[in-house]
Amino acid sequence: MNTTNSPDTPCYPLIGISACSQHSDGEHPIFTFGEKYSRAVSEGAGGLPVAIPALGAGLPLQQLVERLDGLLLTGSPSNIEPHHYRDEGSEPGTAHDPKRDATTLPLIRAAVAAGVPVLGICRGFQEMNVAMGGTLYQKLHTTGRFREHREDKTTTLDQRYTTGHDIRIQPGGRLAQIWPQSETVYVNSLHEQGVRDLAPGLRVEAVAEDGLVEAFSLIDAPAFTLAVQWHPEWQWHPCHDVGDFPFYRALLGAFGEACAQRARARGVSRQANGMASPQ
Ligand SMILES: N[C@@H](CCC(=O)NCCCC(=O)O)C(=O)O
Repeated sequence: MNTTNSPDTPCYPLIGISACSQHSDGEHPIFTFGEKYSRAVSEGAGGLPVAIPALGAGLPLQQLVERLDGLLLTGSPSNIEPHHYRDEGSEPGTAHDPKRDATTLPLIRAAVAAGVPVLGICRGFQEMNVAMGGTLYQKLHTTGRFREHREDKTTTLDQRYTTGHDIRIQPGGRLAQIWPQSETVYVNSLHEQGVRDLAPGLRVEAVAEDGLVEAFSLIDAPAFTLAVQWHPEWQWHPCHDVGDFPFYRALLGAFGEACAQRARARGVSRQANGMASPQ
């Protein structure tokens, strides 16, 4: 990213990154996301990353989405509370993050309606389905219908984020446009939950060999709206020599281009109103 300011400095799209709610030192409530997500936004999508704290109803959503050029929904070990998709309670001890749910679910609906490009990753993928009215399997491995989609926690981080399974990209969709090179692609897999019923208005973009939905888009969304169950942001993990994943780069690149388009459009309309272009 060019960090100098001159009249020729490009206008980087402002991309919000959803944060989780946690406690630092067990006492202070904090909002967090991994550095790899920030780098995926700045280096992969060419955007200016900004944190979206999990403030729930305390966030003026309409004002927020009007300022954003993109929204990246991160992964998280925590699971969406099942009442959001009309299911019974989860097993005792399941990690949840009600503050994040209260933020991301309405934020997704507001962003889609405002034409903000959205990319959902893993928990973010599941949030997009739930926000639009879909449901989840709480534990894929207990259904007897699917292969193992969880990571092997006894292996190294590199192994966990490079081991997975093939997906099949559906012809004619958004993902096939982004990645026309091959219909089958190998992706990582680190989740226990998955799509049960796809929300109305969503289109399957990729499936695993066992039939599980691995990617979807919104059919009538005014802007780029894609969600993936795997972790393309691994490409930008700062602490590891992760190698090169052209498929992951292509995904973030396409998202970044959609965000840049929105930034340009917002700049044009500001000039038309006699306002300065966004910096
Ligand atoms: N908890 C959900 C979603 C899994 C997920 O998003 N994992 C991410 C792990 C941390 C990271 O890489 O950001 C499930 O288990 O299905």
